[in-house]
Amino acid sequence: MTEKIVIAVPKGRILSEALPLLARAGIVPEAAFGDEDSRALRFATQTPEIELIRVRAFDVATFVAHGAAQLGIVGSDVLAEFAYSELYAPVDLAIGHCRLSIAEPAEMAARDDPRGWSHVRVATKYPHVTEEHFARRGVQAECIKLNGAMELAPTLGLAPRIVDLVSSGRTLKENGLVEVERIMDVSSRLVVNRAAMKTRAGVVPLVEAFRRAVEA
Ligand SMILES: Nc1ncnc2c1ncn2[C@@H]1O[C@H](COP(=O)(O)OP(=O)(O)OP(=O)(O)O)[C@@H](O)[C@H]1O
Ligand SMILES: O=P(O)(O)OC[C@H]1O[C@H](OP(=O)(O)OP(=O)(O)O)[C@H](O)[C@@H]1O
Repeated sequence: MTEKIVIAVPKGRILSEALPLLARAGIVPEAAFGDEDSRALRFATQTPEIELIRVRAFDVATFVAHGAAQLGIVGSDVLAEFAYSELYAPVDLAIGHCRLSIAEPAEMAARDDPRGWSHVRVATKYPHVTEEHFARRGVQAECIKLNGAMELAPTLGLAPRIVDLVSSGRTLKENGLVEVERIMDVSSRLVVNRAAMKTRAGVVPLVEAFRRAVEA
């Protein structure tokens, strides 16, 4: 029996946007896949040689980079943070649109001048992207790594600034923060394990199916 092609899909907010895209690419998973309450992690599809796994957004890149999954759907924020050389990201899936930005309390922003920064302390889930961004303009960034709820850091004195994803801006607003600088625009990408692309029949046609699904 040939080994199945495994596609890693993030649970959470991208899942609902990914389902119609998967369908347009001809990949129809069993019903439990779209059910956030299901505790299953591996799911069959109507195509016998393709199965899906549902993992955390940051772990999609890890599964695909190590060849445990051959393809995956992952935010460009995650790709920028990890920069895995084993990952090829051939298709912008045009879902999961947001931006990675620097934010700080509104009252601080009113008297702050980013041009005057020489050293900043920042709470973020993205320490590498943050350090690189600041280093490019000669600012040293001291990052406090958090995995969520970055918006709490300024009011609780953990760090005066945060680097986090922003979409509607509602989370920042409800926590008294304002966006002071955009670091990068984010969307989800199809990622492929480079070795699998060369050695596993069926991977390249899937990439083409996703490309057509985005254009449809
Ligand atoms: N507000 C948003 N709008 C649009 N896309 C977003 C938004 N927030 C996150 N994303 C995208 O979705 C991906 C997953 O984000 P999500 O918030 O679901 O992860 P998470 O809840 O932090 O994950 P986990 O619980 O696994 O740590 C991000 O990497 C990003 O590409
Ligand atoms: O600008 P907004 O539309 O408010 O979106 C921004 C929020 O979305 C993401 O978190 P998410 O809601 O995915 O929850 P998380 O804390 O689990 O990452 C991000 O980390 C922000 O907190």
